[in-house]
Amino acid sequence: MSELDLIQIRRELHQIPEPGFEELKTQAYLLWQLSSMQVPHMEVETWQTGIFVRFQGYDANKTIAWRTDMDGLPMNENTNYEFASLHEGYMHACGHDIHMTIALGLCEQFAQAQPKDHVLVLFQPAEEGPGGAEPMMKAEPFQRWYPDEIYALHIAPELSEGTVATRPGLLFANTSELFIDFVGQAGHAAYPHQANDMVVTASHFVTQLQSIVSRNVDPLDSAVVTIGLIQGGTKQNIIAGEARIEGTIRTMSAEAMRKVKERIQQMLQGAEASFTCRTKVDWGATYEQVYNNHELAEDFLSFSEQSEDVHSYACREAMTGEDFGYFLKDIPGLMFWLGADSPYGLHDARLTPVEEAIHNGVHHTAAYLKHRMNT
Ligand SMILES: CC(=O)N[C@@H](CCC[C@H](N)C(=O)O)C(=O)O
Repeated sequence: MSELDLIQIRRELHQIPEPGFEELKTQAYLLWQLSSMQVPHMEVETWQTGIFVRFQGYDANKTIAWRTDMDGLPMNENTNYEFASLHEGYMHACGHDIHMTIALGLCEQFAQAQPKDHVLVLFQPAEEGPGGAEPMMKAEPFQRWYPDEIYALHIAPELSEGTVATRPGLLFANTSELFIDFVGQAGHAAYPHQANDMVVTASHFVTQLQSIVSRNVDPLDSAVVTIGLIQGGTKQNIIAGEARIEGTIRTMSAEAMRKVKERIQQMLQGAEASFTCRTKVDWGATYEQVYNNHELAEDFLSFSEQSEDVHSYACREAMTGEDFGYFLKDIPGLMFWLGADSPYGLHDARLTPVEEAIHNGVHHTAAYLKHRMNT
C-alpha cells in the first residue's frame, strides 16, 4: 500500500528542473522523501548531486540495480501546467521527473517489503550532459555495492499508456556532442573585402555537414548530424568575426561515428582554407550506445507478454542517446520504453506525459525486478 502521493511528487519535481550536476534542490527533495521511508534494511548515500539507495536482501544471491536520471533541459516550458517549472529557462522535457518519481515508488516498495536480493537504486545526475553515468560507476558506493544486473526505463510519448517496449541488442545510438567555433576578421558591413565573415562561414559549413550522412556514411548503416544552435555576430551592420555552432552526432555503429568525426575534421580544414579563418572543434560528451543484454531483453518481453497490466512489443532501435549505455557496457541489463501518451515528443516545450504512466511504471518494474529475484 503506497503512502507516497506519487502524482504530487511528480508535480513537485516538475517544478524544479536543474541542469546536470547542479541538481541540488532535486537531490534535497529526493532525500527528504527518502527520509520518510527509513527502515533498518535501507541505506542512503549521496554522490555529487546523485544518490545511492541500497536495500539489503533477506536471502540475497545477487544485487539488482535500478537507475533513474535527474536533470532538466535548458528550455522554456509551454505546457500550461499549473505546476509548470519555477526555474526560468529550464524544463523537465525529457521525462526525468516521471523517471525519478517511479524510482521513489520502487524505493517505497522495497522499504515496506524487504526484497529477497539486494537492490541498489541509483538517482543519476547529468544524463542530458555532460554525462553522470560514467563517473557514478567509478564512485566508491557503486564499486562497493556493484550490481549483477541493471535496469532503467524511459518514457515514450508516442506510445499509449500501459505499453512497454524494448529489444534485444542495440536500443539507442552512439552519441557525441559537437561544438565548433569559427574565428575570422570582423569588419564594417560595407567593406566585406576587408573582413572574413564568420556568419557566412558557419552557414556554409552547416549546409556542407548535410552531405556527411548522405554521401559518407554507409547507406546500410545509419547516422544523424543535427545542429541545434547557431550564433554569431553582434549587430546587423557589423561583419561577424566569430560564430559558433552546437550539435550532436548519432550513429548506429562505432565505425560510423569514427567516419563522421573524420569527415567533420576534413571539412573544417577546407573551411579554414576557403574562408580564411581558424576553427576549433570540441566533441563534448560522448555516450556509449545502449545495448540491451539479449537474454534479459527476451526475458523482459516474455514476462511482459504474460502480464495482464501492460501491452508489450519488441520495438525498433532509436537514434536517441542515453548514458545508461555505460552501465550496460559492463553489466547485464536493459532499458525499456514506457508509454506516456503525450501529443508532443521528448525535448518539446509542450511535453505532457500522462501521469497514469507513473503507477504503471512502478507496478510493472517492481513485478519484473521481483521476477528477476526468483530467476
Ligand atoms: C533520451 C534522450 O533524449 N537523451 C538525450 C541524450 C543527450 C546526449 C548528449 N547531450 C547529446 O546531445 O549528444 C538525447 O538527446 O538523445
